[in-house]
Amino acid sequence: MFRSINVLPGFDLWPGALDPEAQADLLRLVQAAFEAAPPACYETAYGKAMSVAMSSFGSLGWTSDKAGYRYADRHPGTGQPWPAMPQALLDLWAALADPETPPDSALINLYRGDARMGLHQDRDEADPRFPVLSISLGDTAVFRIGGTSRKDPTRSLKLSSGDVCRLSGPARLAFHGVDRILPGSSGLIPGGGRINITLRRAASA
Ligand SMILES: O=C(O)CCC(=O)C(=O)O
Ligand SMILES: [Fe+2]
Repeated sequence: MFRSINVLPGFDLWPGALDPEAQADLLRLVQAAFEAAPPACYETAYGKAMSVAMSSFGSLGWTSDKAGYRYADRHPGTGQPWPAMPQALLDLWAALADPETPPDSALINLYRGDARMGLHQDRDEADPRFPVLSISLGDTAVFRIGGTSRKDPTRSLKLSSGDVCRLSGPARLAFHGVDRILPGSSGLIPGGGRINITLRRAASA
């Protein structure tokens, strides 16, 4: 499980880190989270709704509205705390990201149809010394990653169900995004599509 490929300095990929059984277990946890904390396509400060629907596990969840991006301790629709962080995600983070400081946020991204995510940096966390650990489930994504300047050259790679990747060190603030999802590339998610979970330490430790 713990064999990685160093794709770029600070960007590591563990292909197939989660076996089919672990993927199905995680999908069930996500489905339960979606019941309690329904995924929503948030609006951005630019007034446009994102094509990716989002929810979260953990004490903090990433949200967005006209006022901008932020971490919130409650689901904006239900007003309830986010579903608890599953033990399997805590264990994965301890093994591949940081054995000492647990993650306090797991953003769940749901890509259906032609949902995509534009090139961006993850910079709403208090301390970028903690990595971002990303898990892919369901249909394959065409993922793009470049450098810390928007103008830097980018490369693209496919992320398949069960793959885990990590942005840390020199790649922690690298621009990245998802160009598209390859429909029908996995049978894991009923109705198709892709789920991505990003584990983070959002508050300072
Ligand atoms: O879906 C992905 O693979 C990337 C998600 C992402 O970049 C994010 O949630 O910040
Ligand atoms: Fe990101």
